Amino acid sequence: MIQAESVTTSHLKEGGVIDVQEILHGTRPALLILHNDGEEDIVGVFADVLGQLWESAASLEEVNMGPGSIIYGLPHSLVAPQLDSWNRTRMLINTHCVDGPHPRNDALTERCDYEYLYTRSPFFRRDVARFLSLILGQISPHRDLTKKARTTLISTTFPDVHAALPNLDILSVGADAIEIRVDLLEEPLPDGSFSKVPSLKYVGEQVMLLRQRTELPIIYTTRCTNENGRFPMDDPMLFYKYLSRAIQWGCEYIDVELWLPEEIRRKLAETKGCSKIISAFHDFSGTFKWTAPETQTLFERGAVYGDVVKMYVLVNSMQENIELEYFRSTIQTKYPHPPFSGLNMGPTGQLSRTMNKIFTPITHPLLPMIAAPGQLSAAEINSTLHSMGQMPKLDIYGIGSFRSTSQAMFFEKCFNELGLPHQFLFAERAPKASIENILRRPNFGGAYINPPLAGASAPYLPTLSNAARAIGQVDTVLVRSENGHPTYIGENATWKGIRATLTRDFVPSAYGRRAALLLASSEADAAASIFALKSLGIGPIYTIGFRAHGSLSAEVEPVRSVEDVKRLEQPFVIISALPAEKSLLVVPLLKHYRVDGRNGNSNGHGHGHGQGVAGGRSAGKVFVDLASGARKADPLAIATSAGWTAYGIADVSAWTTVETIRLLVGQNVCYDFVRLASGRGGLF
Ligand SMILES: O=C1C[C@@](O)(C(=O)O)C[C@@H](O)[C@@H]1O
Repeated sequence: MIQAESVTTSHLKEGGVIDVQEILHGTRPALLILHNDGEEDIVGVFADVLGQLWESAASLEEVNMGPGSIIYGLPHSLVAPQLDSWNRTRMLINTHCVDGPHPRNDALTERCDYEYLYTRSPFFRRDVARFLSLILGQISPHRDLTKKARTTLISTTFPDVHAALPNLDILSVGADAIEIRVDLLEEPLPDGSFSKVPSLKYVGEQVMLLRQRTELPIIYTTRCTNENGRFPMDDPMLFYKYLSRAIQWGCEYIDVELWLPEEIRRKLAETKGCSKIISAFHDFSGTFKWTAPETQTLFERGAVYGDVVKMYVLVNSMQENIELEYFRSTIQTKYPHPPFSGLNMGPTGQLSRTMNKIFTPITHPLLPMIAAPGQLSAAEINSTLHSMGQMPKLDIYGIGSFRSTSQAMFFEKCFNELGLPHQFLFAERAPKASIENILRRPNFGGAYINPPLAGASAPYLPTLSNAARAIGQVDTVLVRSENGHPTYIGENATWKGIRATLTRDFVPSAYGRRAALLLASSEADAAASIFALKSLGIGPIYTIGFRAHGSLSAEVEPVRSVEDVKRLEQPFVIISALPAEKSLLVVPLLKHYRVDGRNGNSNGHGHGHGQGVAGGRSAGKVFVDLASGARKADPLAIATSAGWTAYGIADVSAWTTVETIRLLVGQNVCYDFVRLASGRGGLF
């Protein structure tokens, strides 16, 4: 098992550790997928994303007799009568195609663990991967976010999510999560008016739409009329109905108001699965007192079922900001968990919106309205932090052997969009000592290094993350202040970029104990890939072009001959780290291990029965080509037509850039924004 990181930076919490404890996903989840008649191809997609085989069953008895590792699909028409007497040995997921001919079967969904809503055109395979990864506990956005020193959420106020879609990537820059205000959704009625409470059908489709287009965790909020929302309060069970359905849809967070009866809050906590609860309390009376003894009791009540406790109150005087800060520090000293998000609303409370570090709600000029009085944008918060001396202006460097204007422009764009005071500088990497000299410059605030620096040769980097040490390469340098003196940390972001690419269309457990084939001219070129593959619990890694000797060499074996290739276990993933001029060497392997029965479209349906089996062997799935630069033919196109799900360097470097920006300036910039902003040529 790889303990990936152990680094503290100024953007992480004091003493915090990025311990990406990647789980060895040896076991295959046991699922039963329900589908409408004629829509069984969704079962094939689920199985493909899971890297498992699937079967269509005719009864629950048949399902019970089959091995757990096989994903079973059953049509609604067959399952409904038998479900109540079923022993529920598998996770039960109801699927519904929103643009298909069948009506939704709400009563059936209520008897299932989860409901997956999807559109056939367009179809978003990465949404299936995200949904499954979350509900199976194979990713934990909450765990990742609790490691960040500051987190924000963008609260969307659209009556219809469609209106958000064109600007979503820009709206989301700097946000760590996105809130859907379910109470503000306006479902049009046939008479031209809007329903007071949007139907579950409408809400489900809106959540689906949002998740298809964002990688940010979703916070699902049903704000009540008393707390500046529109959800009526006469029937608390209405909240239960809508919030429990959000759990079934795999929303990462549900916002549960503290006034709701304890019974409802408890039931939600008991059934929340991998979703997290934000316990919410708002007071608009203008008389709330942070110093009152009941205030601590409110926190304690919220903490019983909340993974985050949020207390937002309307204030009129500056004094209340000071009292809130005192409350914040005492309550988090007494109870470090769960994290406390505390704000004063209204213009006077804006200071507290910059002081709060947990899920600060932000707005954006492109949103139709602010969600609450006094809300600020990410840029406004950052500029205020800068003007209060909380965010010094830093020089962030790109250190490389070639000057990339597109990269410099991209960083500048992010800094502008986020209102960060920093500037981006490019430094040519020439003589030996030059990196150390750059580190010693007065406003040095961190750097990425491309091509990376061999870890062992950098004595001026006293701390290396576990990943940088194991990989033997530093591609990012972070600065931390220790007793008033700067100290430097060597990091590696590339492996994260590779891992994020691999898990875009497949869940982590799909890689567990499967074989991989890795081509490179040297071990150094392949090291980040080996680390990423091992973090996913991959089985043997076969190498072509090099032999592994370093700390990552366990279960890494060279392929020596064509005979070896024939004998090899079918690789689930092939990664080529060969340079552009050699990258076509992978083509015969892609063809040899071609994926029978797939149409090669990673977003497509049409997978046949038993898909995933090629001549009794499990089929290869993923190809990643890390080469950049011109070449005679495109291995990605060849791989795709041979049935592989293929990714190129543009994908990997966009994910790596996401990670680099997180590490360097502590801000979240989504993959889609990076791709959008970097244009067709890419950044690297
Ligand atoms: O709870 C909150 C906080 C908020 O009310 C604010 O003050 O920014 C905005 C709401 O959308 C969100 O649900």
